[in-house]
Amino acid sequence: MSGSSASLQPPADAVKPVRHPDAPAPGELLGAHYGACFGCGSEQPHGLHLQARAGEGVSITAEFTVQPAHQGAPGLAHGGVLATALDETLGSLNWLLRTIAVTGRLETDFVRPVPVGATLYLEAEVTAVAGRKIYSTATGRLDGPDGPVAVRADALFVEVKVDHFVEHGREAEIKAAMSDPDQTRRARAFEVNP
Ligand SMILES: CCCCCCCCCCCCCC(=O)SCCNC(=O)CCNC(=O)[C@H](O)C(C)(C)COP(=O)(O)OP(=O)(O)OC[C@H]1O[C@@H](n2cnc3c(N)ncnc32)[C@H](O)[C@@H]1OP(=O)(O)O
Repeated sequence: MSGSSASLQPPADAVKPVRHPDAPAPGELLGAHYGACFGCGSEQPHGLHLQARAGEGVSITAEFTVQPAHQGAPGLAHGGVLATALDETLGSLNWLLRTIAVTGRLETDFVRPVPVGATLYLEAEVTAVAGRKIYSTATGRLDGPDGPVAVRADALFVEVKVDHFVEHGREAEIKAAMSDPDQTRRARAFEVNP
């Protein structure tokens, strides 16, 4: 594992994460939490279209195939795009806790170059919870779920209220998302309990 900074070490009073009783069953696809999300939404032509699946406990697996629009160097994925894939996968974990949370800190190791056309096999889990702070870790592998690690990350998500989005998001998008007729998607975007 990478040597993450002190602020990503859970404090002594941290507890193990508890999977919400209504969390999707292991193996179930989560679907996009927001159609326009750059990480998982289907309405972003150049987005990652990342597909996350619930795992056992508080864990997630996800896949993302690098497209030509995701290049940094010729034929290789941009590091920021790979960080997005990790961030999105880690963010999906919060749905298993039924907690609304945003990324406070994301520390990423880029271990191997990731070519265009490659599929990144991601897995992530919550390792600890301390009050509003959710500690989690993720890896992205090449050539299959057991292939070599290409990227990894440790993160701290901070629980927020719905007001976080209402106060800071642009009004037009907030209004549209709030009135999304897809109840589950709306709940994933804005509510703890659908
Ligand atoms: C249901 C699911 C819903 C999903 C909704 C859709 C979104 C998800 C989609 C997924 C998309 C992908 C995900 C995305 O892209 S999420 C988008 C990217 N992230 C953001 O935009 C977040 C921007 N930041 C903030 O809004 C605030 O800074 C937050 C809310 C994070 C904290 O400000 P707030 O005023 O509220 O709290 P606080 O400052 O008292 O801090 C509280 C505690 O946390 C600790 N701390 C804070 N920051 C850091 C740090 N950097 N390193 C280490 N520690 C940090 C802090 O020391 C304190 O600890 P303690 O003193 O208590 O011990």
